[in-house]
Amino acid sequence: MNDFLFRSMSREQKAVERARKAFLTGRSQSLEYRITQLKNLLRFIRERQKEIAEGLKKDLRRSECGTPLYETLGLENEINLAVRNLKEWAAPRPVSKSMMTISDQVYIQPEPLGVVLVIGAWNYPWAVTIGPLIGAIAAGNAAVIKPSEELYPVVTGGVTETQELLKQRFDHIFYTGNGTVGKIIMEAAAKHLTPTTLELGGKSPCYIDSNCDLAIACRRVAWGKFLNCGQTCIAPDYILCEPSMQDRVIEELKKNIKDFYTEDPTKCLDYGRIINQRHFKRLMALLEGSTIAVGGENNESDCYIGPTILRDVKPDAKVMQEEIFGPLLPILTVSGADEAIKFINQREKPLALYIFSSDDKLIKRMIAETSSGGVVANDCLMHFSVSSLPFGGVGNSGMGCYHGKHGFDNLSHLRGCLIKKLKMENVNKMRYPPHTVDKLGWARFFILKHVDFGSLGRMMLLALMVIFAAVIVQAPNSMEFNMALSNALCAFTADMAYTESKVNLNIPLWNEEIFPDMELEQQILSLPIRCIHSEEGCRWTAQNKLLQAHLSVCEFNVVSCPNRCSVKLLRRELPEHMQHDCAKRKLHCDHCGDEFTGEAYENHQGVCPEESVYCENKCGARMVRRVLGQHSVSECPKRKLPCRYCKKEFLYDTLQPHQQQCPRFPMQCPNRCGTPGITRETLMAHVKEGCSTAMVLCPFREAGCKHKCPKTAVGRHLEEATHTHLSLLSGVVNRQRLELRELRRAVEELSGSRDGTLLWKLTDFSQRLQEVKSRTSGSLELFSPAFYSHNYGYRLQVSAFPNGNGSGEGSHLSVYIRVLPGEYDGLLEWPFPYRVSFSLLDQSDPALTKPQHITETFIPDPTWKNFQRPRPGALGSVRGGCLDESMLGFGYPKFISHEEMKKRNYIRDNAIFIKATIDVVQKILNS
Ligand SMILES: NC(=O)c1ccc[n+]([C@@H]2O[C@H](COP(=O)([O-])OP(=O)(O)OC[C@H]3O[C@@H](n4cnc5c(N)ncnc54)[C@H](O)[C@@H]3O)[C@@H](O)[C@H]2O)c1
Ligand SMILES: CC(C)=CCC/C(C)=C/CC/C(C)=C/C=O
Repeated sequence: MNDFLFRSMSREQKAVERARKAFLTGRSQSLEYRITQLKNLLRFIRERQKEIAEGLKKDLRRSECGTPLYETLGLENEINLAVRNLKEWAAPRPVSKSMMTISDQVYIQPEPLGVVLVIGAWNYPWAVTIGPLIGAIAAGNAAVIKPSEELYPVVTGGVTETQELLKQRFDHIFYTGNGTVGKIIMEAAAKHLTPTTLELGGKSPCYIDSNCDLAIACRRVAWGKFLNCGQTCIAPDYILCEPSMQDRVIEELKKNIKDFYTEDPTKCLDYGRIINQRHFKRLMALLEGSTIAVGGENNESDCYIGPTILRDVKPDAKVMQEEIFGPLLPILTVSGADEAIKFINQREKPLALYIFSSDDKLIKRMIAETSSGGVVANDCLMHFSVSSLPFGGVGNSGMGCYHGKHGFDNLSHLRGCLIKKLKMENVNKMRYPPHTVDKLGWARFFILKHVDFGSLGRMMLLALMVIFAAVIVQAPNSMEFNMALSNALCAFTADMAYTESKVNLNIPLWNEEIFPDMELEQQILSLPIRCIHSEEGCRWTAQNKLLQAHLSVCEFNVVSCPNRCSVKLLRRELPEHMQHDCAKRKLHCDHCGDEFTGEAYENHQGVCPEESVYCENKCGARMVRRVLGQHSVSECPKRKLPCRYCKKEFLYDTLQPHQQQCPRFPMQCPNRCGTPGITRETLMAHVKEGCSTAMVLCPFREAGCKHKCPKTAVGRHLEEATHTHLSLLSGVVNRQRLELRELRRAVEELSGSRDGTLLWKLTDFSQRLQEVKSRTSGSLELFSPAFYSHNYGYRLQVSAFPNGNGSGEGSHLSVYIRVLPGEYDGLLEWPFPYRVSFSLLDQSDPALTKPQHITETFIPDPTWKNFQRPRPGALGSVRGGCLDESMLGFGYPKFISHEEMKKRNYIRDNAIFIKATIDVVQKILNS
């Protein structure tokens, strides 16, 4: 590939191209290489255990033990299994031969496919991504991995990137996720005829039979359903049971939910959360139309849905239309196992089927009469953890499988191999024209008779010899033919050498009887033959009867490892195997010198206390693993330590520089005031405000005290200067009173009218009247706001006595006007010269009746003291209550009687309106 072409490729194309290039170098084919890669993967998983668990805690609120228990321990087991058995899995697999192929090599050779694409899902992201990867590596493939974007959005990208990836050519696609995307994957795979494994989901039924221990059954169902908050591909989706059992099933499930997740699962570390709000909403919508028997609590902002059981659910309910994939458990009632089987078979084939029953016959019947990816009786989920079982779906729940050798086989091409010699034409003649009945007879024998090497006994050998003797008689007596037949016979004899099973006497022959012929037997046993392993390179030739003895030493014969490690191999490979590979071999660790079996040694590797290793903190130090722990905690310059002041973690060699700036570092006040607990970050504030030696101003500084002293001396100053402070404060009070008066005046000025008219509303009239009437003495004078006769004119004020005064006291409303000191008095003519009118307004509705206001007008008496120019400051004395004659108003003590006021609407809504008008045109000439 030229460099330019590579650079112009998309990220996805590059990844696939790199993997393919690596695959084509052939290095992934060597078993040693595969084992090293698997061991590296194992080390990675072990080393990153903590981060893996932390990630899932964030995403699914998985408890810390949940991830190792349900994901990574299984992966470790899968890797160990592959490492232990790889040689056997990858070896040629001899298959049964027919008489036609008796002297050929017939076997299956697993071979790598090429580049495998693994697409994972988010619910068990490690199990469903690394699990298939283990199979891919073991089978000698290169692989491109695409984990779910729910977990690693930045690193891997989402749908667009996956689809770009899918455009590339792969040799196998291993997809885990929902069926809708599964179809997209298959469509993309079809373009390149890429074989595809689809690990999908579905609604996995759970039948609880009336004949079973309900307490145990419900405990296992509750575990399998609510684990990972129900987001498990093989979680029981719904329960089928008889109507009479439903209440007990609910009670038992409820009990177990409480035992597992406490009364309040929101606080329980072992209870997870829904992956996101989209799925939260989807699940809440599924509840529609169903009856909640237990749970149902939820909180959208926390993606929380409590363990929930639904009762009497109907087959057409919303919750029964799709895979639930959440903590909702519907119960549907059926009349018994027959109806349950019918119910299951009417629906798509599920990924798992769970049957709880004590009746083995019923279990076997249900298995026989239904179909599902996997089936478990009397438990949930546990088939996933059995590496010898294939894990995968069927029909709508997927295709293909993995785990253990099944993953290896799924990601290998199982190549059929037949290796013949360009010899034995006399035997082969039967298939060449011209065809005859005789030849057909022989063909029938050779083709239809399969040789079961494992169960052939001496009797069979003898019988076959008889047949072959007949062939020899009929066939041309050539040396080649004799040799071929002899060798064919040797195959049987050799096989007998390691046959352990019982002799199978069911030998199919023509109708003729078999008579032992000792002489013929001797002849056959004396035939010269080659070793049955001549093809593989054994040069031995001798009489047939010596074959057994030879095979017991033949370098090419297949033997079982004497250590009983279960591996079978050529005798000549035995020393190498026993020295380097055998799981049960004895060997010594180079570092500690201890003796191990091969299997135990693999586990010992990487943990041997005497092995010399580099410090994991990358400080560069090297030491025996035994002292590594001590070094990491107390010597390593790159170890992490918390700062004793701010508690944040630092590398040991950056801790000191940090402490020179740490905001929580303890400091002393530069004034040496001795205050404890001052830190670098609080020092400035302390010196400015908190320090007892700092100079401060007297708290009465606002009142005018100028005293300044150390903070500690303030108390004494306050005691000594009480008089000074009091007189300063009384000055403040006086100043403020004057200011207040000024302000009030200014407000009145601004709010009063300046056109010679005052319209004054007196509210709460009846209360005010009542109040004065109930008094034994005194009267109540109310004052209007000040107003002006005209712009820059006389400043005036009206007052009213609701209960009258003077001659009107107790019977009348009295009204007066008063001239107040004004701003423009110096410019005006004196005495006050204008005609004044008072009106009490009739508040009747003018649309119904003509208002009859009460009006009185007078011309000011020029001799009246208050009509002379007022003295400045006169107002105060009036309001204060000491009558100053110059401030006496002029008006009507009997303006209107209380009786008269009731006759019309003078009082309305408990208020009266008094109007005063100054007739500036009608000026009274001062004579
Ligand atoms: N059989 C199993 O082993 C197994 C395991 C886990 C989950 N599941 C099933 O998976 C489902 C839940 O997972 P999910 O599908 O929500 O997971 P998901 O959303 O993580 O999708 C799965 C994968 O498909 C990819 N993808 C999504 N849309 C795509 C598109 N349009 N084109 C190409 N790729 C696309 C995603 O990037 C992801 O890697 C359930 O049905 C569950 O039963 C099955
Ligand atoms: C190891 C134990 C006790 C059980 C494993 C069962 C389990 C959690 C299976 C889930 C497997 C899985 C990847 C499901 C996919 O959704």
